[in-house]
Amino acid sequence: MTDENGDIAGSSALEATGLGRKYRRGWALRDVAFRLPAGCVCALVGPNGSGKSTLLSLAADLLAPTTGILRIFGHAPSAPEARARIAFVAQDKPLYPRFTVADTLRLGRELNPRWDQRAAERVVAEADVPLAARVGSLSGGQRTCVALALALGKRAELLLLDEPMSDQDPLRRRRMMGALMAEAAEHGTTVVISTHVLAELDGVCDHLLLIGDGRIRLAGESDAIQSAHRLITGARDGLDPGAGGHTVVERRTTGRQLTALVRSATAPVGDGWIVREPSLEDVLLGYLRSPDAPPLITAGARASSRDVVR
Ligand SMILES: Nc1ncnc2c1ncn2[C@@H]1O[C@H](COP(=O)(O)OP(=O)(O)OP(=O)(O)O)[C@@H](O)[C@H]1O
Repeated sequence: MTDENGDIAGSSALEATGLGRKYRRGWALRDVAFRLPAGCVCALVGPNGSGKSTLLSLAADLLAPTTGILRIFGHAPSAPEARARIAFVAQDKPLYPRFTVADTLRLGRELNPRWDQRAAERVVAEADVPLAARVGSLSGGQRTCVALALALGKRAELLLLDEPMSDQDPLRRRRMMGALMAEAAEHGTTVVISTHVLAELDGVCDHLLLIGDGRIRLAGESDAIQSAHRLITGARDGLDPGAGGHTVVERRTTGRQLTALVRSATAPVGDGWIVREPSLEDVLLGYLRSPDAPPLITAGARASSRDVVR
């Protein structure tokens, strides 16, 4: 079924138009517009204080927008149709400290009609968290695993995860990410995961959302974003990385050598450059180091303009 724009109805898990949120001290998000297709695993990246948690809290209906619209599978975040389909793991992971892990999962089962005990138990087993332990006696990383188990047990269609791996040791981080991605692939779950660990994104996230200072800077398919850039290196003197009319996202010099991240699917015009495709981490670091570089939103990540509200 398609709507008047020819979009497949319900194919966006998340869509924002003109979205803004102002706190007492100022805007945390401004003019945010993007769409995230259902079934994607999306990394939400940005410097501290850039608005990631605010965006996730808006999607989880813990905050109301100051401007604009956010839709979860076509519904307002407060609508029962949206609330039933999302699970949110917040940074502070609120859980009942007196409950055992088993009690916590039992509560999850009672509150969620689609509860998947096997998926929830798999997460706590993966993390070696004993079911009989009280939540209050667990380490921060173990509590995170219980919060993730609750989110996966809910069998939500959209998982919103706010830095879920930040307190996991490197081995457990890999195991938990693996378990999470396996669950998402098996059930077609859409995942939005905020993180500062850029090195772990390659091959894990098929979509990317980079926020800077409350605005979208990159949005779209990771492959498309990566292949739209080139990392070029050459002698510092006499070469201009923007000579071919390309947007230069970032340039750095080391001794006599110049390295630049340019937005181009082809090499810059001119001899003397070594050109290679950057990793996703190279691209993200380039944008993080250059807050004034122009934003890039791929065609697939553009919100439909009919809903724009300012
Ligand atoms: N409850 C609040 N009251 C006032 N200002 C807030 C509140 N929550 C967030 N902010 C401000 O909004 C901005 C965005 O904060 P947010 O927590 O969304 O950023 P973030 O990208 O998640 O940061 P981090 O990576 O540090 O978790 C910051 O300037 C922050 O100080």
